Amino acid sequence: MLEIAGLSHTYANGTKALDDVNLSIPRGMFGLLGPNGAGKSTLMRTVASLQAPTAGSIRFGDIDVLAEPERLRRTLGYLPQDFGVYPRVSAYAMLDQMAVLKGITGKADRKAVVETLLNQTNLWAVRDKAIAGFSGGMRQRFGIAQALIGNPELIIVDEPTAGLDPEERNRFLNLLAAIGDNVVVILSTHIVDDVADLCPRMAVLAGGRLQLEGRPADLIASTRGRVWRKAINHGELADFQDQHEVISTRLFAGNTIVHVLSSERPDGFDPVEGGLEDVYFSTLSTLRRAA
Ligand SMILES: Nc1ncnc2c1ncn2[C@@H]1O[C@H](COP(=O)(O)OP(=O)(O)OP(=O)(O)O)[C@@H](O)[C@H]1O
Repeated sequence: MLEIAGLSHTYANGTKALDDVNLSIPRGMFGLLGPNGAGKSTLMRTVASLQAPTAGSIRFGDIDVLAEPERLRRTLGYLPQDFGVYPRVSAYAMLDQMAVLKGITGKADRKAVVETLLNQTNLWAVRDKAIAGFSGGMRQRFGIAQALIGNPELIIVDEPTAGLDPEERNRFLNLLAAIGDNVVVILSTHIVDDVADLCPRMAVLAGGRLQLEGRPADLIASTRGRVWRKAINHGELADFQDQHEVISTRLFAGNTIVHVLSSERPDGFDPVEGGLEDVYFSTLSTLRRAA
């Protein structure tokens, strides 16, 4: 169990990226959803002990993460949003090197770990190729391979599917799903479908604050009977936004489909079986109106 209590962080330039975040994350896949600038990466880096918060505490099992970062790092697998530099060395050599850094010093042990991970992430065929030449999807799978070295009990993946094509995204999500229920996996993302597809528990972070937390199915149930849709001309949108609580708009076959939140059926609207997108966008829209 990961326990985050009263976590706040203000950067040197005065940006308050986290504002009193309290969160308990059990074993299994946990989705942390939020728009750009919500504070997700700040939270992930702080939990990964890569930066210190202004206030608050983090515990993972019996580890006090802020006081004992080395203990945490021994059991952490982290896939950052961006590695920055991709080396010209082969995937095999790089994983081997990283396994040494994780303390797997026996040659035979390391060979077994590296080969298993390359197979598991479907990179065996390209193991001798330089990572610098990998596609986005291959890089992310390599990212998971390195995060899994040493059987971590806490795995953090920060916006892993951004920029992947649908086939690679699917492959990647299947890889995450196979990690298992015995470890805590935090998937930070702004892609609602990633959470809907994978996570039995989730939270929404926006403006540095936790806005919502629970099981996707329960959160979806809470909007039941309150989401309505209508196809309109794009020119009518401003009027609709004045008259209704519009939670999302999307284009379909050239029409604009609006979803609105209302306890009663508005004139000319059809009911929608709400989904996680409606939950997420209604949370963000409520916040925007309050701002
Ligand atoms: N090193 C920094 N110095 C100052 N402000 C920062 C720094 N890093 C992040 N921020 C600011 O803190 C806020 C939260 O950023 P963060 O990267 O944690 O959000 P995010 O949810 O991960 O967003 P994104 O999806 O865009 O990565 C933003 O306003 C961002 O501009």
